[in-house]
Order: sequence, then C-alpha cells, then structure tokens
Amino acid sequence: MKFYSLNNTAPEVSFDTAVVNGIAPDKGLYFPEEINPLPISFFENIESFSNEEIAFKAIQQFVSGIVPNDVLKDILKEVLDFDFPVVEITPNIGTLELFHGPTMAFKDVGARFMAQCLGYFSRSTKNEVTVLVATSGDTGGAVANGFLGVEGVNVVILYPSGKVSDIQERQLTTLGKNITALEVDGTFDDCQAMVKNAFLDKELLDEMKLTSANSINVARWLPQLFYFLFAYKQVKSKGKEIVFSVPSGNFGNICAGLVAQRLGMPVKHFIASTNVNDTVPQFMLTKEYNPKPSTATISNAMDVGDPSNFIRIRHLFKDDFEALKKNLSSYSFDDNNTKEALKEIYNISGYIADPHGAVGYLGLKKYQQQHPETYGIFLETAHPVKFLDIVEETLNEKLEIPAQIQKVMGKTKISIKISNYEGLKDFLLKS
Ligand SMILES: Cc1ncc(COP(=O)(O)O)c(C=O)c1O
Ligand SMILES: N[C@@H](CCOP(=O)(O)O)C(=O)O
Repeated sequence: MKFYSLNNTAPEVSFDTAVVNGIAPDKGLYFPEEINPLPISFFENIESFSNEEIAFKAIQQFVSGIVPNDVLKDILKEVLDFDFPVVEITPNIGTLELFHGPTMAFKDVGARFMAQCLGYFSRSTKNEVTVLVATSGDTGGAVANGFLGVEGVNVVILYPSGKVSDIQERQLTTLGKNITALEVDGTFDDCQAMVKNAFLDKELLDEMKLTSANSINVARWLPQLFYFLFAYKQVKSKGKEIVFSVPSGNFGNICAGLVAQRLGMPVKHFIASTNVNDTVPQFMLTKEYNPKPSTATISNAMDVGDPSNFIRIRHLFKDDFEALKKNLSSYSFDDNNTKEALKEIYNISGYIADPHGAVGYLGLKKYQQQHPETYGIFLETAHPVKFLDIVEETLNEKLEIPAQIQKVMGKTKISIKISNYEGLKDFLLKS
C-alpha cells in the first residue's frame, strides 16, 4: 500500500519510506491511500481469533509488499505479549486497560511495533537513523524502552521540564545507551514544534537521517487500532451498541479507533475526552480550529494545545463537519472534575483509575446521559501508579508499585537542558 502526504505536494511513498521519513518532505502527515474494510464474517467471528490473528488481519493491508507475512507475524508476537482486558465498572460501562506493557501506558504497542519495523528495514540498508520524539509524559518512556539497544538507531527524546510526573521522567531519562533525553524549557507543543522543524532543516538532513516516533509516524499510529478490536472482541456478546471514550491529547489513539471503524468494526460513536486543553472540543462547537498554548494539568500526558492528528481525523471525514459530528463528540473537563471522577469511580466499583482514564470516564458519562442504552468503554491509557502523588492523595489510598516501575525508581536521571531549537540542532550536529 502507498501513503500520501496530507499536504498533497510530496510524492506517494511505500510503508517503509513513510516510516523512515516520519513526516513527508512537505511537512504533511502520511495517510494510507486506502482503508479496505475487513469481511463482515471477521467481525461476526472475532471471538474465535487470538489477538495476534486480529492484529495481523487489521494491519496487513497497510504493510503489504514491504513487510512479509511471516516477519509481520513474528513482530506482532513480540509486540502483543501482554493483556488488554476490559474491566467492568457498572453494567453499562467498562474500562479497557492498556497499561499492562513494559512502561505501563498505551504507547508500548506502537513504540515496539515501530522499533521492530525499523530494525527489520535497517537489516538490509545498514544505515543509521536518529529517532526524534516529543513527549508530554508517556511516549518518551515507551519509545526509550522499545528502542533500547536497537542497532543503528539513536533516540533523542524532548520533554517539557517540570511538566511530566516523577515516574514518567525516570522512565525516559535513566536508560542510557542509545537513548538521550533533552529537557526543554517549554511546553509539549514547543517540543513537538522543534521536532517538526528539524525535519525541514536542510543542514541537519545533510548530516543525518531523521525520523519521528510520535504518532505522526504511521508505524507508531496505526497499531493503536488493535486496542479497539481487542475491546470489541470482549464486549460484542453484550449485544448493545458500543461507544468508546478516548482520553485525548495528540489525538492519535482516537484517530486509530476511527480507522478500526472504517475497517468495519461496529461502533456507534467515539468521544474524545480532554482536559482543559480544549482545542478540539471548541472546534466541535464552533467549527473553528484555534490551537493555543497548552496548560499544565494533572492529566499531563494530554496537555496538548495543537494536536497533530486532528488533521487526519478531519481528512477521514473529508472535512465534512456534519459527518464528523455523527461519529465524534468531544468534551473538556478540569482538574477538579477529574479528581471527583477518580473518587466516583472508586466509590462505585472499587476501581482505581488514573487521571487520564478519569477524564475518559467523564466524557463517557456525559454522552451516556443522552444515550443510556449504549455500552460504553473508556480507555485506561496509563497505570495509576504513574501519577502516584495525585492518585494517592485524591483517594487516600496507598498504591502498590508494580515491578516494571520499581525497576526505574532508584535510577539516576540524566538529561541535557535546552531552551530552544538551536539547542536541539547543536546537540544533533555535535553528537
Ligand atoms: C496516559 C495517556 N492518556 C492519553 C493520551 C492521549 O493520547 P493521544 O495523544 O493519542 O490522544 C496520552 C498521550 O498521548 C497518554 O500518555
Ligand atoms: N501524550 C503523549 C504526547 C505525544 O503523543 P504521540 O502519541 O503523538 O506520541 C505523550 O505521552 O508523550
């Protein structure tokens, strides 16, 4: 399959080139030329397939001609070696836990898939590549873990100083080897803008091959569609119309969910739940897209003022606002709402959510006030322990620290401080 640039002025490319480029030379995001629906029988019989089989059927068309089927199967086996359970909260609400991977956030699948693909491509080219990644908290840790020790790949992570949780910071600053963390005096949006600028900087591009491991990269973005299929498999037998509420920041995850819907998965509606960084909820009210500087919140991984993937969502609906509205609602909640939701979820079910999942729960409840007949799933995108202070203080409960997190607790942070794009460029040219 070919991928084209959403800015429409760059050549179409194959999957491997789209992955190695990260974004197109005209700064557009890559998009698949087709999304071919899977057979109806696949969805009717989805319970009979393993997660690896589901993922293979879903992603094969996008990588065909580039990643042979046997290699793809091996990659998926490695990537999907943990569970994705839907846990019941109330009779018409479940939560899809996406935090059972090595860094305990939903980024692990995409990061590992992309790392494996790059590893496979570099076996034949032997070229070194520098992976740039901007993180508001979780992508950095997942990419660091997924790419650690991958030959021929150097990873440079940009994160906003003082705006990620202690555990998130340890996950992305303590691994060493081929991973470097740059601590940016700014917001996540500043980090993301620097990464995008680097792709246009001829001086840099003459010196090195750069790619991105954010969800702008198709190999990071597309595998996220698996989650929605895994959830569908588990709740289909309830016989109700299904809605997903997705805690959203850069909007890659929800966009992948919408691709799963295009593949034919029966879903009534998607809810993009955000914190006070409400660029998309405002767009859904006003039809005006006005990005703004991000505000720090307790659901920090969603502190994004200019979500990269919203353009892909608009493109999926051919920029038809009414068609988009039929499939997507978007609501914003503040930190007080989020803390109240953490308590409410705990009181009704004993379940300890994280602040991002709590925002997802709020969006779902708001939607279900008008649609009580639906079965709603909110995504638990990270383990609550990653936001230890907030969750323990809000619920007055002590959390157990899982083994994955204990591993980084005693390690020393190593980061390089930078304050602007020149700092990034200097670092890249000298390293
Ligand atoms: C825990 C958590 N929840 C939600 C999000 C938002 O996901 P997306 O950027 O795909 O909208 C992120 C970061 O991306 C995250 O780390
Ligand atoms: N919330 C993310 C922000 C970047 O999102 P991505 O999916 O585009 O990598 C984070 O945790 O870093």
